[in-house]
Amino acid sequence: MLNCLRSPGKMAVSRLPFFLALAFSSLSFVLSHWNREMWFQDFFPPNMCPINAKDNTFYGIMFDAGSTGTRIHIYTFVQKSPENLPELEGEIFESVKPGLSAYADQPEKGAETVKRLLDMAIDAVPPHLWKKTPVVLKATAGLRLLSEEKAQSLLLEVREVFEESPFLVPEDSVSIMDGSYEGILAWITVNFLTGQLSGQNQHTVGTLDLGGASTQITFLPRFEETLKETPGDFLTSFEMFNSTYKLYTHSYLGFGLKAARLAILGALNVEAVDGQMFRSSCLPKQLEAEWHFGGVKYQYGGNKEGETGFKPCYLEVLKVVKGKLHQPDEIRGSSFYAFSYYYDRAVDTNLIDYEKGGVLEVRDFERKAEEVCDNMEKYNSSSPFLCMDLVYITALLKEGFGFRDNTLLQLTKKVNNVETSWTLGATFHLLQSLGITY
Ligand SMILES: Nc1ncnc2c1ncn2[C@@H]1O[C@H](COP(=O)(O)OP(=O)(O)O)[C@@H](O)[C@H]1O
Ligand SMILES: [Ca+2]
Repeated sequence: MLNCLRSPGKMAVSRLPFFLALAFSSLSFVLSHWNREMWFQDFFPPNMCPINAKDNTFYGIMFDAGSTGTRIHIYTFVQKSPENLPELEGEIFESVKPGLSAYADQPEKGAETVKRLLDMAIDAVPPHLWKKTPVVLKATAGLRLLSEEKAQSLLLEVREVFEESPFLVPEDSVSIMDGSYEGILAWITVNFLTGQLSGQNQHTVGTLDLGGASTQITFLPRFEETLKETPGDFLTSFEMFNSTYKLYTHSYLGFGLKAARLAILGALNVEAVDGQMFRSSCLPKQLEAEWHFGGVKYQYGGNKEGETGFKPCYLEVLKVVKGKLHQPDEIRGSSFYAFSYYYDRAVDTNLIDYEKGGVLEVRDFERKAEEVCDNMEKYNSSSPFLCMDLVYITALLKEGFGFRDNTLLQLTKKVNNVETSWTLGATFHLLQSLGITY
């Protein structure tokens, strides 16, 4: 509320204690005069300052168009007093499957799935705030893997849905997100939610995201050595909350869990897959089935005659992982937050609780992989890919990134009821780009 605020010079910019109530105000905010005006004019043009001063809520809508599903995050922020900056009050979250890339040949149908989710925002956001509520969709690896033409038609259809909605549609509101942003924004989310971005003693945590089609690793290097040894394109400076973070981040396209299944089966980037049968020692011997991913149908099965089980499977998986990823020495001894498919597979195999998450060592994934792969018949009620997925996760962590057996992983889905997704970081970034600087 520009004209509900004090004059720019009096803006509160102090570092207040961080409350786990997710207070923006606890973070160090320095707002430049110009930026602040831009920001508040976009959201609350001078003649539209809410009549009721207590009616100080505003919203941000962020879509995550992932390779396996599309999700809407509706964040609510509250400006409790003019001196303090807005607080994140809560999140409404919903998702649909499959993801947009499954509609590569039916872009209108794909956009329809986005529209259905956006209808939720119509109910969630009060009508008088629709025009001030920005809506943005960022697509990740699923769309990165499509042809430019198909990806663009999907994005165009979605853009139309946004234009027809009553919300604020910023420029570039529908796009494919750069992989490095995916890692950085997830890192921002996790470290914001865990209170690591406030105060002087910041002990930030690294993040590991394992999607369907790509995987990200992000951390703040502590040692000069790491900066020296790391290729330039793995390091990105990022400004947020009035600090500049020089992060190590990389997104490996094709290394998401589902893309890895195809790579292990030898089906990734294969031209004609019709009628072809892809076999693996990581699958139950007698299995023969079909699988749809990214709009393509694959036929796959077990090694009917050959070997099956942990050892042969590990060797198979190693071929798609070993020597393919950069291994920063520094991470060997640190602990990381891990989510998405790391979390899902840990839940599926009772390594952690679905609600609470938990702390695991890298070797816990390996032990579970051995147990599942060497007893596939016992696990045939769950996904036929369970053994392959667990072996891939183990190999990715150990042989890919170079983590130690005893590296600790904090498996987390939500912190204080907010999803540990890059979308919150992206919403902060959106608010910043609309004129607010943290
Ligand atoms: N809001 C969310 N919070 C946490 N995990 C999520 C969320 N949305 C999706 N995931 C997880 O992301 C994984 C799927 O990755 P996805 O985003 O579809 O692929 P990609 O990132 O490669 O495009 C699954 O493990 C799913 O549970
Ligand atoms: Ca994702």
